[in-house]
Amino acid sequence: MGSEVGLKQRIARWMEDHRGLIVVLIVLPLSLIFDALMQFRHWVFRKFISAPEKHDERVRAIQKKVRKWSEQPQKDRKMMCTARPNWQSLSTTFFRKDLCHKIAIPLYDILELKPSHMSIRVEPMVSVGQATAFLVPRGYTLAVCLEVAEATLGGLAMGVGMTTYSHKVGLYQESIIAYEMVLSDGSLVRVTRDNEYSDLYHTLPWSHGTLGFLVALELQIIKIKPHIKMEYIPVKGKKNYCNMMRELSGALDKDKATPDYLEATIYNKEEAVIMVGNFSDVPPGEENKINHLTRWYKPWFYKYVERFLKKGRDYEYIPLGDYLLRHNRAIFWVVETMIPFGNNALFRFFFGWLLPPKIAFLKFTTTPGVRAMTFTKQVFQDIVLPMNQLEDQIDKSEELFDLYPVLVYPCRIYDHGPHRGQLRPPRKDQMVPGANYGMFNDLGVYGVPRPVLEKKRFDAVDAMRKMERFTQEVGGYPFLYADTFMTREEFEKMFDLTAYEQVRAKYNANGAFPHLHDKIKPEIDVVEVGKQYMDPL
Ligand SMILES: Cc1cc2nc3c(=O)[nH]c(=O)nc-3n(C[C@H](O)[C@H](O)[C@H](O)COP(=O)(O)OP(=O)(O)OC[C@H]3O[C@@H](n4cnc5c(N)ncnc54)[C@H](O)[C@@H]3O)c2cc1C
Ligand SMILES: NC(=O)C1=CN([C@@H]2O[C@H](COP(=O)(O)OP(=O)(O)OC[C@H]3O[C@@H](n4cnc5c(N)ncnc54)[C@H](OP(=O)(O)O)[C@@H]3O)[C@@H](O)[C@H]2O)C=CC1
Ligand SMILES: CC(C)=CCC[C@@H](C)[C@H]1CC[C@@]2(C)C3=C(CC[C@]12C)[C@@]1(C)CC[C@H](O)C(C)(C)[C@@H]1CC3
Repeated sequence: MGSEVGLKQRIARWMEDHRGLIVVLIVLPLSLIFDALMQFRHWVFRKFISAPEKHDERVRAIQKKVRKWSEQPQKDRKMMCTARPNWQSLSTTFFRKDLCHKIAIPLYDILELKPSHMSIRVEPMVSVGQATAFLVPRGYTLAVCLEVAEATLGGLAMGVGMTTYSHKVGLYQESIIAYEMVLSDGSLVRVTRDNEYSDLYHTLPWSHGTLGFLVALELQIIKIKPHIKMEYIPVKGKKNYCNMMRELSGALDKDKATPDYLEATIYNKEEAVIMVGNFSDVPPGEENKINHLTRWYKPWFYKYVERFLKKGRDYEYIPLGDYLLRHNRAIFWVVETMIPFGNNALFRFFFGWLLPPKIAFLKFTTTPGVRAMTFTKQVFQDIVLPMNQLEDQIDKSEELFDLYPVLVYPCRIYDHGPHRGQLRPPRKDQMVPGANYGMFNDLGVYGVPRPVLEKKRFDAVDAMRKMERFTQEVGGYPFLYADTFMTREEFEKMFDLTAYEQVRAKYNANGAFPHLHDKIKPEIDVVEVGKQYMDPL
């Protein structure tokens, strides 16, 4: 018995030490086959099933299913969720869809481009990749177009989205002109900021499908130029790079002209590279400064950017498609934890085209053991925090996780008035002077905390709960696709559920859809699993 446990541990240790090799020899080839099958499936759908003109008919079929559900006796009814399999979604939690009544939302089409309104009407399952491939050749992009091609426009609308353009327009929800929703009684409503459903308009973001089914949405688009002139600014000293981010994002002065795209990657407490991108044409004679940085043999983007810390300030022109997908090949810096030698030049040259593994494939193959291991030994968090406390965020992240790089995207958070949505109006000291928004930022923490790397004891639950406490105290919010560890009381202290509860009662969502907290909390007993994996292997 003892030797069996010893053997198991030795195998586990061996696999951990050689995980790069295992990923390259097994995971990547399988992911490639998986991707080819998905692409074929996609092609079949596009060729034979795609039919924007059938939108109304498809929505009527969904309404019929919901009506049928609502006519069942209450005691026989399970609460509803979409039938999209969990492994296809981007959340790290595995919500128990098997306990729900699943309603298929087979809506994958782009419905209408409206250049005169600078908007696009889409069905909810359209992916960011699909929308970008459609819009960019026509000279547009989504106002908030995040870098993860696999995310769906509907999933982002019911959750939360942000990107490096958000310091200009705010979260993804601010770029939504209208939601078309099927409510729990099967009725179809069009929801806008100012119509009779404005209460729904403000509570649908961050609701995670707990108020109704989304069947279409109209989104704001922006005009583009084919290239981004990207300036890389290395900055030494925490105070200096924090100040520069506040200044560049317009956090100090609402009338200051801001760059089109802005982000910072922090490599250690005292060193960061700030990236300032502007739509641009390439001036004659500067063609040699064009960088197609998503090509398979090119260095991973964050590694490439790190070089500017030594090289000094520089600029180049990046084709827009490459810019939007700059973090794709290394999934920000997540792939490094799977393939530590993945950025080696030889590896890139011969195998770079195998990257990145499909997120859906990684989720598809996540066994309960892997799930428990990743959530206790890795961190995947995006947290919206006030930018006037950027220094404290970095200190807190280092104190709890000691993990770099850390990502910073600035983002406006608008004051829509008290108790309108799940986010509270920013506090007075967080507001940009004279504006109706505060400047916040996404703090992206992805990877393996240093204690785990050094094979020391690490209490993931305790660290995350401390991070949540800090977030609540400064008036921030974690993205709810990631694991959260708050109790219902703590959750309600962080998010303002006043309007959400009213809307749930008014539109009969209680009993029809799970409560937000039940939908996003981890599906496993975090404390128990946490204890089990706290010690190094
Ligand atoms: C009509 C229809 C019905 C469908 N039905 C189903 C179904 O029932 N069930 C199901 O599971 N799936 C279904 N799908 C497939 C589902 O939509 C795909 O899984 C999803 O669309 C994958 O996106 P993609 O292949 O377009 O993305 P990708 O292959 O990632 O992207 C497509 C193209 O866009 C480019 N691109 C991607 N992202 C960006 C970016 N950010 N910037 C610039 N360029 C970018 C890529 O380089 C690529 O050329 C359906 C699809 C359609 C069209
Ligand atoms: N930079 C960014 O902005 C990033 C954001 N994210 C997050 O990823 C998620 C998006 O990923 P994606 O895989 O596309 O979405 P998901 O499938 O994860 O959906 C997100 C939530 O929206 C609900 N939802 C999806 N479609 C509908 C619909 N038609 N009607 C009602 N509810 C719906 C889902 O409910 P159900 O469980 O019932 O399907 C789920 O709770 C968001 O939560 C977003 O915050 C992730 C990465 C980056
Ligand atoms: C605001 C911004 C820039 C957001 C970017 C978020 C990405 C880095 C996140 C979104 C989904 C995400 C958490 C994911 C993962 C990595 C980080 C991702 C890609 C992975 C692939 C890590 C490995 C995990 O076992 C698992 C497969 C569950 C997840 C899936 C989602």
